[in-house]
Amino acid sequence: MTTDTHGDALLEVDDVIVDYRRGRSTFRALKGISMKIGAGECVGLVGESGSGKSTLGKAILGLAPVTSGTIRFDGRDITHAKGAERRRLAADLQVVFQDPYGSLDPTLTVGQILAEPLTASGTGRAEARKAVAEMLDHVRLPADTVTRYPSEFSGGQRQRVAIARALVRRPRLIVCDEPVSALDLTTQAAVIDLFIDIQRETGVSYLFVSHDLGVVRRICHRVSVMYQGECVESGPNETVTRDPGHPYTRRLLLASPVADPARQAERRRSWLGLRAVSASPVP
Ligand SMILES: Nc1ncnc2c1ncn2[C@@H]1O[C@H](COP(=O)(O)OP(=O)(O)OP(=O)(O)O)[C@@H](O)[C@H]1O
Repeated sequence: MTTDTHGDALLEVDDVIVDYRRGRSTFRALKGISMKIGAGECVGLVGESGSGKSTLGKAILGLAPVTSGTIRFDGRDITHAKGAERRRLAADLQVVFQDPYGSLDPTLTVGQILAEPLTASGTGRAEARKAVAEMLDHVRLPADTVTRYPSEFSGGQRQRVAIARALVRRPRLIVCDEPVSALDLTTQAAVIDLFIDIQRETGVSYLFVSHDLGVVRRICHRVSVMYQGECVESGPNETVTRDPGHPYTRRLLLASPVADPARQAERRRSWLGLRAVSASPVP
């Protein structure tokens, strides 16, 4: 299934299949996925554990083996980009991972962590220092953060550092792979607001991977739903997260927590009704 964007797509994924080797056999993790992300757009990718969300993110980043299909970035075929071509792409295409504890080198200061992608790509030290200060400001961290180490920060603050690191080369697309899943609910809300503000300020696009429909509802313009390596539904946020057409998406929606107890009770009633009428497996 294909999702449509208005205007030209920044990222275009066309009928992508990914097979992983498992001993002597192969496992098809993506079974022909197509999607588009426009400039300044946030597209959510939801689905239960193992549905293939991270694999699609990895395929875009060149970290998963693409058996067939095409991935285009700004019109260029990047499906099998490697080496120098992949390194050049890093200026435009970045990633924020789920684990704010494991994704930052504990032996470096935050200043060193943020400056490294710049100096490695030839930026002078003074210019890199200026860019680092600007990025810390973008992610609402104080200037003295540069001299401190990741271990001195909370999970939410570390995720802000990871976001600053992804932003420092001014990318056009960030693959956000469950970037708030490891955070408590209040911190999640603050980090999601930060993602929204950054998009408004910079026009960056996001592929926002999450198992939580409630999270993508808050931030995404459009949403694709994955189930067992396939995209079973995609469309505008409002439609997919509030009035889904596919039974699997309805299950995801009913499983995502809501703050209002009356709405939760209403959902529970409708969940029981849905279970009564859909005894067959999904989809
Ligand atoms: N390197 C690998 N080798 C073999 N199988 C893999 C590999 N990586 C992922 N898989 C399998 O591919 C399927 C999709 O995994 P993937 O991590 O993309 O799912 P996901 O939807 O992101 O799940 P989660 O939300 O738990 O991260 C799973 O069945 C997983 O076990």
